[in-house]
Amino acid sequence: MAGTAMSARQDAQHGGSLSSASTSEGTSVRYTPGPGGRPAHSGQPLRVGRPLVVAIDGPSGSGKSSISKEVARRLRLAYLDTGAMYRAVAWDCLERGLDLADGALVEAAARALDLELSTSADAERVVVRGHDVTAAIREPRISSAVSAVATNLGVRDELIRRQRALLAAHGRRMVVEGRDITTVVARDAEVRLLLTASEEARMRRRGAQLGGTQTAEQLHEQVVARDAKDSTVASFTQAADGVFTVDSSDLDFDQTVDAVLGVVHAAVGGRPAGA
Ligand SMILES: Nc1ncnc2c1ncn2[C@@H]1O[C@H](COP(=O)(O)OP(=O)(O)OP(=O)(O)O)[C@@H](O)[C@H]1O
Ligand SMILES: Nc1ccn([C@@H]2O[C@H](COP(=O)(O)O)[C@@H](O)[C@H]2O)c(=O)n1
Repeated sequence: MAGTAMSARQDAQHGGSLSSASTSEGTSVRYTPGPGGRPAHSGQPLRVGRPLVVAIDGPSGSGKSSISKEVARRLRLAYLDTGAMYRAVAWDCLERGLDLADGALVEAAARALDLELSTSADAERVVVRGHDVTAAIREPRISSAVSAVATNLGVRDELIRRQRALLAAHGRRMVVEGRDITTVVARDAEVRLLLTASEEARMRRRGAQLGGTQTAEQLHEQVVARDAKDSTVASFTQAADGVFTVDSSDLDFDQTVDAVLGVVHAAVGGRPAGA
């Protein structure tokens, strides 16, 4: 990835700027909005006819799903929410009354899972054994149970296999987000990015997303405690070698999309289709 090319780069047409700082901990990207807050990147297809995998990892509530969807729309790429796959396995196990501590049983459930998942950023749809579970898998009870499933290495093996098959089926033109995409699922992605935000910002955003229905303790459980459990099997708090970091704590939604698009452009050359 062309990380160094990004250093103190000013977008000539629009004015937003990205600068990068490389330390022994990786490359962090700092984004400064253009005059009047105008976005630097409206987004257009890139590398048409060639692979373009944008791999995005990050902790809970950092904005992976919402930002990835918007980036996929702008670049006209497919979109894969790998967390939805782990949530679907958790839903299936709970629905069937399986003991989540029974590793062999949970792995078998994942391998046999009849799962239909939309790969369009505009159509969220998750169907398990014919049941539409799109909304059900987002419920706090699933957020609380999902780490027990995701820390099962047999489950991970099966879901990683399915994720790679989906990438191949889309000609490797996809934004893929989760916890182990930059480090395991798509280590060879054209663009690899860690999206972070402070714990405070992430809990605040998740609280607002759930309509203020959760107590501070519940939010802590669903965001911070879940990250701690998930960290035992995936590395998403520090960027791996060659992975850019975007910290969205002080950026609003549009600025974060713009910053991520800036990283994509810098990494793959930035020539839009037909340019
Ligand atoms: N930069 C931002 N500024 C303000 N709100 C944001 C920003 N990025 C995301 N959000 C909002 O924060 C909430 C959480 O984002 P999102 O669900 O995308 O996080 P996530 O990383 O996918 O979380 P999880 O891994 O727990 O599913 C959403 O309501 C989203 O719209
Ligand atoms: N690549 C991934 C993605 C997700 N997980 C696990 O799924 C849970 C739900 O993910 P969300 O992004 O929808 O919050 C998450 O807490 C992890 O347990 C994973 O392990 N690897």
